[in-house]
Amino acid sequence: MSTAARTVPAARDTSYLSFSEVGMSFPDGNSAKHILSGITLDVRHGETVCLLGASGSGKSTLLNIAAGFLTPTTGTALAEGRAIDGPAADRVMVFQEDATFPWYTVAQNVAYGLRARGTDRRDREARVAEMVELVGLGDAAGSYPRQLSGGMRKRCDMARALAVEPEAILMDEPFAALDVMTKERLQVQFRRIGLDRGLTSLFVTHDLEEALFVGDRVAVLRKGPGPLLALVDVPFPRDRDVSVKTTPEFQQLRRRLGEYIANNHGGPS
Ligand SMILES: Nc1ncnc2c1ncn2[C@@H]1O[C@H](COP(=O)(O)OP(=O)(O)OP(=O)(O)O)[C@@H](O)[C@H]1O
Repeated sequence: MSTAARTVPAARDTSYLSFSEVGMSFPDGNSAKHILSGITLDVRHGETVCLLGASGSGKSTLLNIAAGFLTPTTGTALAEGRAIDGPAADRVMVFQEDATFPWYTVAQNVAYGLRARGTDRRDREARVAEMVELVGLGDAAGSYPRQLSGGMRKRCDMARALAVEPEAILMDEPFAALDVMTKERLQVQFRRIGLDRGLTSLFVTHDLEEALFVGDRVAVLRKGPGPLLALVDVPFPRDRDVSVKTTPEFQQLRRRLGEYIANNHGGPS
């Protein structure tokens, strides 16, 4: 590992998010479509939990419950020990689709949330400068989104989300539309920023390698309502290097996750 000399604290033992027996059904004509049922999962302060599962297994639904955009039909969803009853500034979402405003520069986009909450100009400018540097967009602060690559726009989204100093970042397949190399660079950057800032994250992805690289744990959702198929501890160092992806342990775990999803039955969770 090239960065092995760094000391990275373990995720704390306390939970930021707690889902307990969460179920979610949507109205479907005269009946109901049951998507989630009996989901129990804690996301500890400072850790990244990835959500994997077949298409339609309810990954985005669970993320939307964490964000406060949806209320579970059954069970409880808590953030910092309190029932989630709507969106809150300490939980921000990053989507797959571009969320940059085309008429604002990178710096103005990053400043958006700070302006909305009335942060004064000096603090705002300092925070924006720090965030654009953090995501490696220092040279592009004055550029408009149309002048940026897809990967740069995604970094702008991340900087905007992080600028308001949330406790948690909720990622909905954020890198899915990017090419392989860009995606890998952003995974590395996301992981580094998360560790450096002690960020808590729930991260939805379809990509098994991405889940194992960015996650401290991986929760696999069942297709058809029911408890998690599996909850896997990722056994690699917290401060990991992309070279971990080529190790036999990584590939073996990747295969195991793939089998859980393909067969829709998991291991011990
Ligand atoms: N607001 C809603 N009203 C009705 N049905 C919904 C609503 N939101 C989600 N669903 C349904 O719930 C199911 C799960 O959707 P969800 O997007 O959570 O799954 P997912 O695992 O994230 O899927 P994918 O991997 O394809 O993005 C889908 O069948 C979807 O149509």
